[in-house]
Amino acid sequence: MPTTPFPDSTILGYPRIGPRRELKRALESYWDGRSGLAELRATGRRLRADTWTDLRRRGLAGPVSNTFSSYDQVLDAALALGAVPARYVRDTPEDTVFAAARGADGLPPLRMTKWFDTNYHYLVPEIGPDTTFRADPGKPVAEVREARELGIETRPVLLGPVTFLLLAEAAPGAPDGFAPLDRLPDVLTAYEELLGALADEGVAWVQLDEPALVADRTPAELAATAAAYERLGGLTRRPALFVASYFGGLGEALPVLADSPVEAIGVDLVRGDVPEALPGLRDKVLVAGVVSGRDVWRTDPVAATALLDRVRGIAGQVAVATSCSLLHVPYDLAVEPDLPAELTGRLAFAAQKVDEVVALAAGTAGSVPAAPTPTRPVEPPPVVSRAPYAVRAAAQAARLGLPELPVTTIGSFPQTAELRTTRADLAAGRVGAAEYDGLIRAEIERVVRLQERLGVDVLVHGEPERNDMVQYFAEHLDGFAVTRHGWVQSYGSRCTRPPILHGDVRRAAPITVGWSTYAQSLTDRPVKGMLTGPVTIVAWSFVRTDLPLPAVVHQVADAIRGEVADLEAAGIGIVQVDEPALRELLPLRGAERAAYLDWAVAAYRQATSGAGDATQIHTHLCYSDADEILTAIDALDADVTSIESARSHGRILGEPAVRDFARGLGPGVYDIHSRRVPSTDEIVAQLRAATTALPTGRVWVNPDCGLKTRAYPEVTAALTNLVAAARTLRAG
Ligand SMILES: CN1c2c(nc(N)[nH]c2=O)NC[C@@H]1CNc1ccc(C(=O)N[C@@H](CCC(=O)N[C@@H](CCC(=O)N[C@@H](CCC(=O)O)C(=O)O)C(=O)O)C(=O)O)cc1
Ligand SMILES: N[C@@H](CCS)C(=O)O
Ligand SMILES: [Zn+2]
Repeated sequence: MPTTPFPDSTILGYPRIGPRRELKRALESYWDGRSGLAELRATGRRLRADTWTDLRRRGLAGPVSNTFSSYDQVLDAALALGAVPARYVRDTPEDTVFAAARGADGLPPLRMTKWFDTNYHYLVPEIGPDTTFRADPGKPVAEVREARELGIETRPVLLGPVTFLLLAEAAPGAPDGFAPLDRLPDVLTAYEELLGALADEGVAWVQLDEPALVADRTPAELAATAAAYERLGGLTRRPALFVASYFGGLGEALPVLADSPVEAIGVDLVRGDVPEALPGLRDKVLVAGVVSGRDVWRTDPVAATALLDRVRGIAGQVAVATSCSLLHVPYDLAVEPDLPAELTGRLAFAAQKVDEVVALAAGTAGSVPAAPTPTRPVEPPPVVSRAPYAVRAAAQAARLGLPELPVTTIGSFPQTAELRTTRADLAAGRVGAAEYDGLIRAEIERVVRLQERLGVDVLVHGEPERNDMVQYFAEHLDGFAVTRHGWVQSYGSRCTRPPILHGDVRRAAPITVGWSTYAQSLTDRPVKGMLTGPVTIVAWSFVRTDLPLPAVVHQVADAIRGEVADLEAAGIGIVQVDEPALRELLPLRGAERAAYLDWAVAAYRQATSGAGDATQIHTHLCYSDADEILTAIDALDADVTSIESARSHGRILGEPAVRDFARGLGPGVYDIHSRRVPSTDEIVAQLRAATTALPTGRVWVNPDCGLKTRAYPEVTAALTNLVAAARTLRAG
């Protein structure tokens, strides 16, 4: 076994989209046919080189490789194992990845879902009893060599075998009872080959990421973990193994890893507890994640040093590290001159977090300014209920007079290049506010007329004024700061700039009322007001940590409650309060879930329960497996819930909790993640399934999610078919 010591300072991963989203632009240019593969590869190479040289300049002892990805690290893992379904395989690795991630030649892409409790999305590998595994070490080996050309020795990162299989889903046609983890022995053979190739390359340490071990695991899964690392550890030709866990504590998986032959174990000391002193840890390296990779706050050096001192007593060697990859934070605070100075002093982005790791390892970390004291009430009010649903439903039916199977959309219409460019011009002062407002009004009118022409029943204004469904609200609420370049990858080439919730949240003035009432003034049909819910706003922001999350979310809920009241007072009869992140924040450990759902549901109800009986409250959820939280969704007490369903092939309709759902439900019938336009017949079939599972009077007709990432031709075609399908069913 190599005896190279583990470096005393390291990170588990780094952002890869580029400090100015260079990879995003290169990808989109390649996809649009404006540039070739050579340019795309050159951009990736440049970004990797810049990252490695910057990490060296900052004095980090343990830089990593194979954390770059041209789309997603889970899909890269499937490629490295030769396990990408054959239908997607193309001539180059990149084209194979893009076919699987985005669909190609009429094929729908792999399913995409949330990476644990983050706002990053991965592609779900499909593994069946017949999947063949063939190791392809090309990418990790190439990255190791590239870094060496710069004189930098790296630790390649691979997704671990247990997490890979636990994140995978059974391939279509797999027999009942088959689970991807059944294929562990075959996958391990491929891992053995990967490790062998890296050993041949002279790599001293390999990082195997096993975040799935911080969730509740069955005895069989723990036994599989033990068997996996017994086997990989027993190889004679391999680098030293560092198994990284993150996003929580290892719990019952800790003794499994401690008893295994791996040389290093990574623990998240920000979200997890200090590990117990197990005999198996005494001769291992403990990689102590004391610098949070999940937020933008500076690390308290006193607390971090105390943690490091505690773990020094239980392990053979302790290395200082980030709690997880820095993928989830922006690149560099130094390019944010507009942030208030008193806030900047409390912040650290990826570059600054690397500096913190280095300083903690050297014992030279300085002090951190304290957060200001809260000035707003931090105690949520008691949960209030609206009138019984039957009373509300009668009042709403009388007011709205909607047909059976009402057709609506989720809110956003395509964000055209003109909108995005003009918004960038507005920010840069090249365009004035009046000109920008004129463009938004024209876009709203276009969206309203289009929906009228297509025969949509409940209209939306299209959200053209929003850069993002969370950032837009943050820009209009006190207590938030927004960044200029703080992009964080959400999936593929798509990024968001999570706002920073650093103070007491207050709504100084109405935010959306002007745009919604303008849209309503253009039409006799009802226009839905469109708000983002409090749980989603906090989930997709970097939130202050001096207050508990339930207290912070209550301040946000209070602001949204005010906006609902103002929309209602302005005559808007339907208000949608989106909570797509409700599932995402669900704790990874079952024991913590009930408490979370209690405060999350209470926050939603605080935001919406002021609405009168005749005001119809909608909510919307997407991007995740809502089946697990159907009871909580019911408890939101919204009059209508739209939910992702097309992408998961209507699976949700089979859930008993859906059939018991007493209010309006819109299972999505158009997968907006795909450029593919569903035919009328397909939508009719999905609606028949919905009206078989639920009383027809409760079913709404809508897409899976907003249309902002799509283009007008496909949206127009899909909505035409949606309306035609609803009419077919109404005609019997
Ligand atoms: C529903 N989803 C969302 C999540 N999280 C959010 N915070 N918001 C969400 O909507 N999580 C789950 C999903 C994830 N889905 C998406 C979907 C789409 C995007 C996306 O399209 N992001 C855009 C960036 C959007 C944005 O803020 N744009 C700004 C900046 C405009 C801009 O960049 N201008 C250019 C010039 C014009 C140009 O070339 O386009 C410039 O400044 O250089 C804006 O519109 O004002 C993306 O492009 O990635 C993200 C997550
Ligand atoms: N109203 C938002 C929800 C996205 S989850 C939209 O339509 O884009
Ligand atoms: Zn959505």
